[in-house]
Amino acid sequence: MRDNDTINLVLLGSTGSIGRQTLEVVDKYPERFKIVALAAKDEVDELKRQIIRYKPKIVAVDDDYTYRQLKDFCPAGVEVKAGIEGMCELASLEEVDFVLIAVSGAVGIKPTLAAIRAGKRIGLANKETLVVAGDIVMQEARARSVQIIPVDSEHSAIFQCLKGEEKNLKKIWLTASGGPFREFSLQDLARVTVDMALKHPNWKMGPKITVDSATLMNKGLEVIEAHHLFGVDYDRIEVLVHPESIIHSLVELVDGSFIAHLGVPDMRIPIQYALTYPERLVSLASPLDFFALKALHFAKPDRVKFPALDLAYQAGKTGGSMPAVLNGANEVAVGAFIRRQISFLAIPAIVEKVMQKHTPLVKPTLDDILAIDAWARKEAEYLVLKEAN
Ligand SMILES: NC(=O)C1=CN([C@@H]2O[C@H](COP(=O)(O)OP(=O)(O)OC[C@H]3O[C@@H](n4cnc5c(N)ncnc54)[C@H](OP(=O)(O)O)[C@@H]3O)[C@@H](O)[C@H]2O)C=CC1
Ligand SMILES: CC(=O)[C@@H](O)[C@H](O)COP(=O)(O)O
Ligand SMILES: [Mn+2]
Repeated sequence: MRDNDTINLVLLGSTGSIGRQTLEVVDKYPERFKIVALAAKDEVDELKRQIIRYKPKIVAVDDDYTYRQLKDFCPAGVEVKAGIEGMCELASLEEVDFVLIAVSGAVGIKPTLAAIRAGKRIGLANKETLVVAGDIVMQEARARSVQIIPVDSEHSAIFQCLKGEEKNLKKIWLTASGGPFREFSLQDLARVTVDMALKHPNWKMGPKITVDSATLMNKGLEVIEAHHLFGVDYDRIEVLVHPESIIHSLVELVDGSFIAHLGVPDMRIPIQYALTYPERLVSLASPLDFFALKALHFAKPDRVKFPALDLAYQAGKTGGSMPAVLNGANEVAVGAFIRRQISFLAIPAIVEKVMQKHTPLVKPTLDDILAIDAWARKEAEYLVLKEAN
């Protein structure tokens, strides 16, 4: 933080769901935050609006075509960069205090590592980074005493519940809405459409995570994310279906006490908490009205209808390079489902087949992981083609 208490912020994934909500928080507290850099993939129009409004000194986009469009648009004094290397440059700028990683997918790995290596404080929404490269990322963060503050709602909740109780932890209870198909039969699941899967009961999020919530892969990815963030073994992480998404997660302590974090389902709360931690400020979210809440419900996840959850546990417990395979295959399969190339049930089926073909490396390097990620994507693309024909 600077002398005048303004946080110089880099926002990677500024045009997405988390990115836009982060900018709402910035708008509420304009004296606290200065946007130094923004990055997105190719949503040029929204990025242009953001450049006009927040006047970053540097922006990054994914490909050369989008790069050229922005180069023509940006006033002198705004630098434009391209690709993952561009995002890494942004994440390590000297004057930056805080990097919020809100891109979707494993593309977040290198910028997160760049921010760690540059000693920046990090707000991490991007769960795929920890799923794929959690051992390496957490080890580097520990070695450099870099704080990674979780933004994902459940992990923000656990982070808060665990404060001062780390040594008393028995179990993490990760809550799951169960998604839009919680009560569907297997026959119903075989017929779900993309539009149905993109309607989450409680949260408005980007397409990839919304489909992951519907398959329960999101919860599986979050189990692996929790393992890395809090250093807890998989047999001490339990998934609890809670359809209202009011309890964002719980910790069970050795004496039988449970500490839960509750609130309305509004990502602006955990985003703001990460940005201002350890301070708490008034947020944009509406208050939780207990009198209007009729009841809170709980159930066991259905592991037969939603096999993605166990695939993730299996990948996490196997460790090494297996979570990278789970994630790479899932990113491809979800993309293909959204493009209407494969069915909903084909998503976990493809992930499982790619995992079965992989002999995991026990202690992969980053280069190993990136190569295996590429391999898993190729295998999944092949299965998508087979399924589509
Ligand atoms: N949305 C939510 O409520 C929550 C999200 N998360 C996690 O946060 C992350 C972001 O999710 P969400 O905001 O929903 O996703 P969105 O799809 O809404 O947004 C993704 C953002 O990442 C950018 N992006 C994607 N690929 C690249 C790339 N190759 N280079 C640069 N930028 C890229 C997109 O740019 P463009 O717009 O140009 O495509 C966009 O700005 C995910 O990992 C998700 O799991 C976690 C908890 C809750
Ligand atoms: C808001 C958030 O953190 C999402 O990850 C959310 O948890 C998705 O809901 P599910 O519980 O349905 O996966
Ligand atoms: Mn979550």
